[in-house]
Amino acid sequence: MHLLIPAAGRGQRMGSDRNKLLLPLLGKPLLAWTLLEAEASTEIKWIGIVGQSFDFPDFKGIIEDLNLITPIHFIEGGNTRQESVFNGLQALPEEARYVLIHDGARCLVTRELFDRCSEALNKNRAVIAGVPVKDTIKVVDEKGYITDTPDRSQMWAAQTPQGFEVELLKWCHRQGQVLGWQVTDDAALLERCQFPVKIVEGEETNLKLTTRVDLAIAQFILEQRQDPH
Ligand SMILES: Nc1ccn([C@@H]2O[C@H](COP(=O)(O)OP(=O)(O)OP(=O)(O)O)[C@@H](O)[C@H]2O)c(=O)n1
Ligand SMILES: C[C@](O)(CO)[C@H](O)COP(=O)(O)O
Repeated sequence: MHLLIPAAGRGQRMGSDRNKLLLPLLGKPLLAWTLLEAEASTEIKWIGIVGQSFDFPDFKGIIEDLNLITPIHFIEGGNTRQESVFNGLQALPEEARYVLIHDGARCLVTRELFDRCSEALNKNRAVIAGVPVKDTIKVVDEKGYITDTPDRSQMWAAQTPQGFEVELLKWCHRQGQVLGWQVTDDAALLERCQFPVKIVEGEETNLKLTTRVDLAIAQFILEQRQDPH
């Protein structure tokens, strides 16, 4: 399985002066935690990190410190996550038939979740990790008034990994470019192209580290994992 890691963001909501994936978490950069789980998965054999070129020296230092075996390639990201993934897709080796896209910011992902999503691609052309939402979701208009309350039993929070047949995802990304779609996850492109996307059970702990609060929560989760008692 080929893995693309979007890692070209700027961490604005984190209030970071650098790529938030370089911030420390229990002594390792966020990106390191993601890479260690990808390395430990049984299915991932190739990793492409999609980043800003000015971050590549730091990324290379992280990788050297981890002594990883899985081959890792660096790909220039874009101005949006969507563009970064598009660039990553163009850089995949010819033989790549399926790909997992996983946010570097979701550094609490487990090797089991990587493998569960990989295995789901044996029976589906597109899958995403997700978890049922716990809050009641409200649709709110531009004036701040609630316009709808969707049935919570049908509401899921999309996570990554998101996995796809490579040619299908490339086609949908090109459609998105032609039609000017701006989406926040890759599954949305397939949905708009009317292709089915299967939900795979995600992990409650697989949060996307977006704000400083998320860093504190992530530290707690990792400490619990390292010393459950
Ligand atoms: N142009 C971009 C923007 C985001 N990402 C990546 O997409 C993932 C999810 O994005 P997000 O959590 O929004 O990260 P940032 O864009 O860095 O955060 P912010 O929006 O707060 O700046 C992250 O791993 C981020 O590095 C990317 O590869 N290319
Ligand atoms: C892809 C994603 O993680 C699914 O929940 C999310 O959409 C990324 O959003 P971001 O604004 O790029 O962090």
